[in-house]
Amino acid sequence: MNVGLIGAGAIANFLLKEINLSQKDTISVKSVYVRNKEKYEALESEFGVKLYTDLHAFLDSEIDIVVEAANVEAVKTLIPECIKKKDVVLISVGALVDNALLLEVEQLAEKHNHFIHLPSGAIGGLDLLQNAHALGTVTSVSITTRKPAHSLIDEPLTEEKIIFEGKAADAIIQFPKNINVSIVLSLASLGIHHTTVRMIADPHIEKNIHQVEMKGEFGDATFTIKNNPLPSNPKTSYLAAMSILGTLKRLESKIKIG
Ligand SMILES: NC(=O)C1=CN([C@@H]2O[C@H](COP(=O)(O)OP(=O)(O)OC[C@H]3O[C@@H](n4cnc5c(N)ncnc54)[C@H](OP(=O)(O)O)[C@@H]3O)[C@@H](O)[C@H]2O)C=CC1
Ligand SMILES: O=C([O-])CC(=O)C(=O)O
Repeated sequence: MNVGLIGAGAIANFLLKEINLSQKDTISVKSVYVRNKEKYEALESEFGVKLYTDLHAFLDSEIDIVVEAANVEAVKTLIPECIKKKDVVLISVGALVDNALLLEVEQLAEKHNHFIHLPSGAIGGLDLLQNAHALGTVTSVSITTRKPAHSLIDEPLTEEKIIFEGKAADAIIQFPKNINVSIVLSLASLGIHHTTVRMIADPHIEKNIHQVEMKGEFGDATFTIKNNPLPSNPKTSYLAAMSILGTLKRLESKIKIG
């Protein structure tokens, strides 16, 4: 499977290193779409990829699937065009809080017979949640996210501070780089207006901690993860980057789990 990456930051570099330098399997990153070719030109020799600034040339290059590892704005502006030509994997899932965009990409995927894959990112439990919601009987979903204070706000803190309490629909607008996980949770079950989010800036921690609580006819479940951050971008959890690799590997596997 030949991959085309959008973005060349922390997650993209993890994927380039793990796929092109370490993996011994059939996945390979061939093309990278960037805004500024000069800034990223070293990637071509380091990882054997070709950089593109023209989206159509990127989509027509030797790739089978597009992986977005950029930001919510890039999803809005680039993915409708990508889905006409390729399957896509999105990590800036927060962009899909915009219902018009969600409908547009869903309809384009249908029309052009492509798939949109949303990795579970920095959380887990989405298999359980989707099964529990198969009859539409999940009644509440909430996520409490606790991150190092400097990842969330500029103000210096000596004690933890609740910086957001409300619904996923509003959380992602205020924190587009920090709470994409709430949107994948919403899409898996109750939607953006019924998924509750609490965000805490904590000056005493180094990990990105997410606690998800789900209730319904199935019973109730709690999922907690204490994520190690990606050193090159501590706002982003290591697992979020790994979850893209996991998604690509599962696409290739003949045995589908979950
Ligand atoms: N679902 C989840 O659980 C998680 C999702 N995320 C999402 O992943 C995104 C990427 O994370 P990370 O790699 O750590 O972020 P970085 O800030 O390290 O990298 C972002 C990269 O995207 C590039 N970029 C931005 N806009 C565009 C564009 N329009 N076209 C091409 N490239 C673009 C930037 O390039 P430039 O130098 O030009 O700015 C940069 O190379 C985050 O913004 C967040 O939305 C993150 C963590 C968890
Ligand atoms: O990486 C994380 O822990 C979560 C995150 O930033 C996001 O969901 O946007």
